[in-house]
Amino acid sequence: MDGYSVVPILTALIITVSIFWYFWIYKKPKKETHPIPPGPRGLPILGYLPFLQPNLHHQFTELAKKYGPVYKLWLGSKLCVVISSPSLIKQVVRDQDTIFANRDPPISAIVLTGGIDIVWSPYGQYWRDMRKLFVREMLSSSNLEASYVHRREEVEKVVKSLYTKAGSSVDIGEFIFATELNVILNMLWGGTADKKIIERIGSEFREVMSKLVDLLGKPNVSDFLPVLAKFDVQGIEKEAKRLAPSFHELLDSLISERMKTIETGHSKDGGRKDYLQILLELKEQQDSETSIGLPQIKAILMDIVTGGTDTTATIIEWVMAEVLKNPHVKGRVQEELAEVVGLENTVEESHIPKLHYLDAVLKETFRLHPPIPLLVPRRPNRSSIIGGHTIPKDCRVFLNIWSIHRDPLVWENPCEFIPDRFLKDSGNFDFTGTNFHYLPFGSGRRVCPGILLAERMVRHLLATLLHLFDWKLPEGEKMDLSEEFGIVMRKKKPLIAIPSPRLRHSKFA
Ligand code: HEM
Repeated sequence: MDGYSVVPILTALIITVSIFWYFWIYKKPKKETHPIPPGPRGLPILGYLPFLQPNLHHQFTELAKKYGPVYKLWLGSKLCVVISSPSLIKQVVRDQDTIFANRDPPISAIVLTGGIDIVWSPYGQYWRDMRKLFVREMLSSSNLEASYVHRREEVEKVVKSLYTKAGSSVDIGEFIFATELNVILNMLWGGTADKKIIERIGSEFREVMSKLVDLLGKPNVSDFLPVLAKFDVQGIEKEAKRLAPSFHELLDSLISERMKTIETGHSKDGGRKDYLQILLELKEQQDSETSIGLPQIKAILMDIVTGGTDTTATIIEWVMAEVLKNPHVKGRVQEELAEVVGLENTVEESHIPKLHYLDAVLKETFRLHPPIPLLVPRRPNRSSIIGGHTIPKDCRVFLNIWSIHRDPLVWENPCEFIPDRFLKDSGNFDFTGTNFHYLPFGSGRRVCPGILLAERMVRHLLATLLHLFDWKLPEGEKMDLSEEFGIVMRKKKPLIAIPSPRLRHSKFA
């Protein structure tokens, strides 16, 4: 081979190599500049599912120490992202709220509600209409004011019943749950129903609901491995299908009983319409913008009954537990009550704004024991960037407020019960979700719409329990503040306490 024949070959080679080099350097797909978050490895197919521990909020907090404030884990084929810093949560619920306002309902929720209630319906016009209806028609301040008569009646019943139980053990959570359920049922019915029917429906509701709430809180393998969904390995779907008809029957009887009395029934709220009546009338207005059908009425009722009872009863149980554990706190609450309410009087809702220390005790309890520690998970409707990481569309996003509420970078002595921290700076901490260090009711478009009602239900009852009674633990019992994770985070060991009357009032005799 002579020199002339080598040149074209070499030239061709150089050109080819140059083209490859050019494409390699400049045209190769760019490395993802925003990687998906780091996270623990799991097993093939199952991901991290086999390693989940019962107290998910504790485990998620521990993992954040290793992987940072935004990390991922695969649960089966579902990519989950856990976020646990105030600045990143702000990016989710404020800066990119419309992307993250979707939900990811578990199979059990779909079976129970059909996914058409406010909690589980996807972000969009339907959800907006349902939520607006709920907030505007039912939770307006005039409606809340008018329904005080029912809350007060139930609180009086509680007091009378506790006087008869003086000196004996009371399961606080169970007792308060029954009370809050009655409050809700009476608000729905405007107090027109036969008390016996309320009692019957109430006790059946209690039984079905506690099972439902447990079911909703259980991680379900079928949610994470859709290929296994048809086998329903844990039997969760089967159990939800078994319970759903009983729940629907109870809602049906709630509605039909109200319809019977709608013509003749006189509300105790000075002729004001009760909640169920408002909903039933909207059902009749077929052409109106807000007209709804029976399935929507039942979905809203489900949210009110489930959202309004377990959460409020649970936080009261936690407050009572903290107050009993900290006698100096109990002393200060009772001093304040004596000063504001007076030893001859019973608590009224009008006293509440003046009970600043009780407010601080409640807020501190919400900080340490938020009833919904991971909020209700979100599902982004498109990929987005949070904290420099790509959060892929349709993953499940957990916002770990439990860990933020105990973050030493945010709170001094974070694990100690110190209500005074909320006295100094009370204006900075409300429940509306604008302070990203403190989010017991969530934040953004999906923030809890029941805050005002919850506050009224909790504060009045709590103040009454502490004003009229002294409480102590049964002999030999030690206070145990262990938590049990679920859709609502309850006290692991139910609080049993013994009431003794501090003050006697003739009206409760
Ligand atoms: C102590 C009492 C309560 C607590 C701690 C609480 C907490 C929460 C939380 C954390 C969320 C999720 C927020 C988010 O994803 O950002 C939520 C949603 C919701 N809550 Fe509450 N809640 C309470 C009482 C109530 C009451 C009394 C009602 C109604 C009667 C209610 C109805 C709802 C509804 C309908 C939603 C779904 C909102 C939506 O997805 O648009 N809650 N709640």
